[in-house]
Amino acid sequence: MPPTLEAHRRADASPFVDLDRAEWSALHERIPLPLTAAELERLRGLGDVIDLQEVQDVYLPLSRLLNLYVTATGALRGALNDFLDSNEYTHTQPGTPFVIGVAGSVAVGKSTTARLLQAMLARWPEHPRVELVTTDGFLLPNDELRRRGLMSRKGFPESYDRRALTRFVADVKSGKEEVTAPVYSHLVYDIVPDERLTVHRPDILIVEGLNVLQPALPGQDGRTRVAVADFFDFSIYVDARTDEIEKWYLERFRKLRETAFQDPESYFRRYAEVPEAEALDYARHLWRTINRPNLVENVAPTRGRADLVLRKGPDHKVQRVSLRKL
Ligand SMILES: Nc1ncnc2c1ncn2[C@@H]1O[C@H](COP(=O)(O)OP(=O)(O)O)[C@@H](O)[C@H]1O
Ligand SMILES: CC(C)(COP(=O)(O)O)[C@@H](O)C(=O)NCCC(=O)O
Repeated sequence: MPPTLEAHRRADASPFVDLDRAEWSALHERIPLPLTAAELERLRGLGDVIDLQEVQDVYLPLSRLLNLYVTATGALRGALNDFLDSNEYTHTQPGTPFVIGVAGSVAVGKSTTARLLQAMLARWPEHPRVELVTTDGFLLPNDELRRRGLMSRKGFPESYDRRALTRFVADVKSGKEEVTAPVYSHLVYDIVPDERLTVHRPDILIVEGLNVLQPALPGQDGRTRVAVADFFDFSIYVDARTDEIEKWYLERFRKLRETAFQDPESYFRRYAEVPEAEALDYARHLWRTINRPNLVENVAPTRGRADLVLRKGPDHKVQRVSLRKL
């Protein structure tokens, strides 16, 4: 069979459209760019080391795609309201925030992707108010993790208050005026007591975290429950080879050792003081005993549930994009 026909047949057999980097980035040419070159440059001011070419080639088409989904959802809501308005017993519903989930391994670049999307999406006139919540706020406090013997399972599904996380997103999707979430500090490696983050009915809410695509576990009564992903309007999985992600994890640990770990309040203060090789051995230990097993057992198996998969190669460059067919 000629190679193109074979490729078409393979594409037909999958619920995803697979695009390589060149095919995906070609899409940016037709996009009415809502960003000036100066604004694009300012996005670098977020403190993330991200290549401007990468922003243009990969994240700009992604922000346009999301913009299409948000506006199409608005149109669907209009149709729903026409339907609800068609008799005297029902009434129209105001819109709720469009919720985007961002999943993937520790250190794959979820936070960077989510912050970048937040900044880019806020520049589209249809949805200027974009808020971002990370699921680490819903980790159980360290005291509780210790009580349950879960201190070396941080990031595993059972280390979160999943009910509170699902309730939070359900409240946002119910159209509540004001919804609050707890806050986690990477510095002290624990939940910050008495601090809350408040979300005021944004146009878009981005929910970023390792386990956001996990299906719900059955409750103690054996009944199925709803999960946070049941309230997503769109979801993204950031993917890369496990060996590559380990390198990024170690590299981040090395950089943090020279910066945040120097803070006397840092949970990892000790690793700013020991020789670099010893600190990196400890980081490797954390990766191999916590983050890699969690990736393999819990996070990677949820990839097929996403609407879009960004597959990164070396240096965080996106090589392939898979988009769920409609
Ligand atoms: N697109 C990117 N280009 C370059 N570096 C990146 C990119 N995305 C993430 N990184 C770097 O990789 C590391 C992990 O990214 P981060 O967003 O903190 O991951 P996560 O939130 O998944 O743990 C960080 O050091 C970050 O600066
Ligand atoms: C806080 C995390 C569980 C990530 O949580 P998330 O924001 O994805 O909910 C993770 O960054 C972490 O701290 N893992 C524990 C092992 C380690 O220190 O790397």
